Amino acid sequence: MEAALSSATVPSLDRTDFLKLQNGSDIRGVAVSGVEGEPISLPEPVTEAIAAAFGQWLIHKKKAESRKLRVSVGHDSRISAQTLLEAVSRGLGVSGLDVVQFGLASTPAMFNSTLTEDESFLCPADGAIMITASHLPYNRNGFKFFTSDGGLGKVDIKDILERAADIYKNFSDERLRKSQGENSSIKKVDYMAVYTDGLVKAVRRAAGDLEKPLEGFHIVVDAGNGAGGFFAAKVLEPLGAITSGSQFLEPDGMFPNHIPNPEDKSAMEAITKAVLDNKADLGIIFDTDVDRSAAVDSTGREFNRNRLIALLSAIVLEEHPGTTIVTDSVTSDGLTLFIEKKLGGKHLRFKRGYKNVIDEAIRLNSTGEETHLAIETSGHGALKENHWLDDGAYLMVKILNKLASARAAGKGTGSKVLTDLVDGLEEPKVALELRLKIDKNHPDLGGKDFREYGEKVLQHVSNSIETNPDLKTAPVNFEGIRVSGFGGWFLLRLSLHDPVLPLNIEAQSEDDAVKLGLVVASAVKHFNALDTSALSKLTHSS
Ligand SMILES: O=P(O)(O)OC[C@H]1O[C@H](O)[C@H](O)[C@@H](O)[C@@H]1O
Repeated sequence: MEAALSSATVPSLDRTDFLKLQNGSDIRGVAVSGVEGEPISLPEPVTEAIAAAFGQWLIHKKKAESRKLRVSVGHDSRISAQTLLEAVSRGLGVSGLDVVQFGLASTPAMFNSTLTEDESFLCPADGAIMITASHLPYNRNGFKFFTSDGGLGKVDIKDILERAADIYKNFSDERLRKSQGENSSIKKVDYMAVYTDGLVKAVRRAAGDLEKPLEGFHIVVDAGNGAGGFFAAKVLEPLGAITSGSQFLEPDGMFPNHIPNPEDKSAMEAITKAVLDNKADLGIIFDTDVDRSAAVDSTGREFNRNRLIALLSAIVLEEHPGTTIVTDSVTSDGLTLFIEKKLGGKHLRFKRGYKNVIDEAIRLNSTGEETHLAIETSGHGALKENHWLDDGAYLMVKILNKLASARAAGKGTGSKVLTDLVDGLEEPKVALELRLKIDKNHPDLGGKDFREYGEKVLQHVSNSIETNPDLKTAPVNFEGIRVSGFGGWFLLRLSLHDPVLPLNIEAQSEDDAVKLGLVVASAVKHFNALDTSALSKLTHSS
């Protein structure tokens, strides 16, 4: 197949429009029209330019003028996937790269394709692109990029968007558009077969090379109609597990059942119900592109957020005693106690953002501090043994290994072995997150960036805490302000992407949560650009 650019009209866009598409280390935009107030920001020509820019960036990075590079491209279940896949393929062709299309795939599988050595699957790919907007609504879409060094970071994404804006300018020249991409090939392979085979082998290996180490286990999967449906038939069943009662495995980009997001309450309720209704041993749930996951035990107890981290920490610290577990900033005090006192490890509570957490773990290892797990409460988790790739499916493989080896050791079936591992984890009675919006257009911002305003709020809260004898600022903290008091704590910080100050509160009672809320409410009351209605609702609830 030959790549030729689309004949879609090229709307006039400049560099700022392109830079707006950056969302941390991802690119995100609106790909489907029809939602009021959300015009399309990722039309085909823009997508072509972004893919062409990635191609240029990759050639530069690999210093590969003499060798033809190939890029693997996959997508999740979104309704815009096919259109964007074709546009990405054309764009890569513009930069003279060969394209290997994987079809429906998971984000971690895309990274994996840059590591796999198997020419029959056209691997390793020099670079990979995943078309996804994770758990966002159906009209959005976006891109994640990988090389064998891992996912691209913020600096590289900005570089790509700047290159894309320049390339885009030339797209209005019809001649140029027609003459490009003629020498590139587009091929299709079923890479997910290689990837899932790797997961199956990992569990078999951990169980002493048993062919069906999960025989007798009943495990239900909820893929939320995202890309994770493969896990039931391609991973669990070959390992011998029964998967009846699994739900929402079929890809459907309108996500008709629930948001595929283990952080979402209704999603967790759906998988819990499936476990209980089917009397299953375990439930597993993925986000849309399978880089995040969570589980539910046979009694309906959720392994997500702090509990998922506790479970994985217990597994990893058995294998690597005393090492450091790196997490995001909103993890609980109970988790620190559990990791340090019960498990004998070290807890580094770093910043929010999976890339931040992973990069910190890699940095720690390079300084000689051993760490094997970087994990967020969002369900993003990466292991050193798995190339620091945040892979929701691999996290679940670690849990399955535990089930399989317990059974092989004659310790019976069921998920009790997992539940026992988190025994002793202290959990707060109340845990909440309020997201306080900053009105970017409010006169108090004086036309300046909302981040500057947010920093001012944080500084003010910090000053006001110093004089309060009931409160103590956390001695080590990497973002925002974390304060202990009234038997709990709060963390107020700037969102990674949005004009929002997320406020996390954990306490042993509603009353104590309200007391912590009142501390923040009183400190921010003169900041008129901050929407404190959620806070008022909390503080008036008592
Ligand atoms: O800072 P926030 O707005 O709470 O968002 C933070 C979250 O943003 C994205 O979803 C990232 O994928 C997560 O890794 C991160 O935790």
